[in-house]
Amino acid sequence: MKTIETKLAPKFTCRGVSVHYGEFRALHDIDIDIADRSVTALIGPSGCGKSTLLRVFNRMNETIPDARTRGTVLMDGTDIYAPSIDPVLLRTRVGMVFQKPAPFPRSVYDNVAYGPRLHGLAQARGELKRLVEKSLRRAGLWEEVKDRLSLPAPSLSIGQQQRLVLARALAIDPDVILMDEPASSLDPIATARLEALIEELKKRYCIIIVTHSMAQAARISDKTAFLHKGALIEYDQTDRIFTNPSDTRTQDYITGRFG
Ligand SMILES: Nc1ncnc2c1ncn2[C@@H]1O[C@H](COP(=O)(O)OP(=O)(O)OP(=O)(O)O)[C@@H](O)[C@H]1O
Repeated sequence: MKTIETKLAPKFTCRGVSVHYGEFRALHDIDIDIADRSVTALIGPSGCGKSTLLRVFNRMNETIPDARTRGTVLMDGTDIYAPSIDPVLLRTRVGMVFQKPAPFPRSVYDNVAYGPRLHGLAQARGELKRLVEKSLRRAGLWEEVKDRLSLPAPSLSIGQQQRLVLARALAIDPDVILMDEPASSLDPIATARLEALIEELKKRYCIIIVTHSMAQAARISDKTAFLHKGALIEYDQTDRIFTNPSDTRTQDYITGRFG
């Protein structure tokens, strides 16, 4: 009988990934496969290497003086650390949303149009307008700002600014969205909105999110990776990790007993 392959190839395959900052080894020997169209949460105690691992996926660690990344990172089977890969172009495929929303001190429109203009993604003005609208819609912000596109972006609420920077990332048509504690400066309502949005976005994108909130990881992620002192201790379906962690360090961390 013919076998039907139902398993999708991973979006990212990391093998033996280590990151050093000078002499300090922040991540060691990480092997991880990340699925497309899913949410992967990176959790673990402060300083365990979550943000460092997140930055591995778009080579952002290279922007840090003294940082060195070793190992293999394949995205759709291509080695993203190969000399032929331009990290700036890579970052158009792998967008990033940071902890604190930091829109440019320009209009709402110009914030979203920035990436497409820089990378020549929309030639005609009408095309650019449509792309800005599409990105703002996808980020769940269009209805709130459609009559105020010339408003300075910093005058939006923090929750709106976070969705604006998400729209800015979406405007360059990435495959992957990296999020570093995107809800840490949001109130519960803005957090719930962002989580609903992530649930929607994962139908199209590979989303990797660093979070300190166990409840958030449990709510939104399909898989969870638990890091400890730069090592990947456990990586599995989120419901399994939260109901039956196989490592006592994971268990202590998710139950708040971590010392
Ligand atoms: N630019 C840097 N230079 C030197 N060391 C760094 C740098 N960035 C991070 N580190 C160190 O690498 C380790 C991992 O840092 P990282 O920010 O990845 O951890 P994290 O798990 O995201 O922490 P947190 O939850 O507190 O944000 C930490 O010990 C940190 O001090």
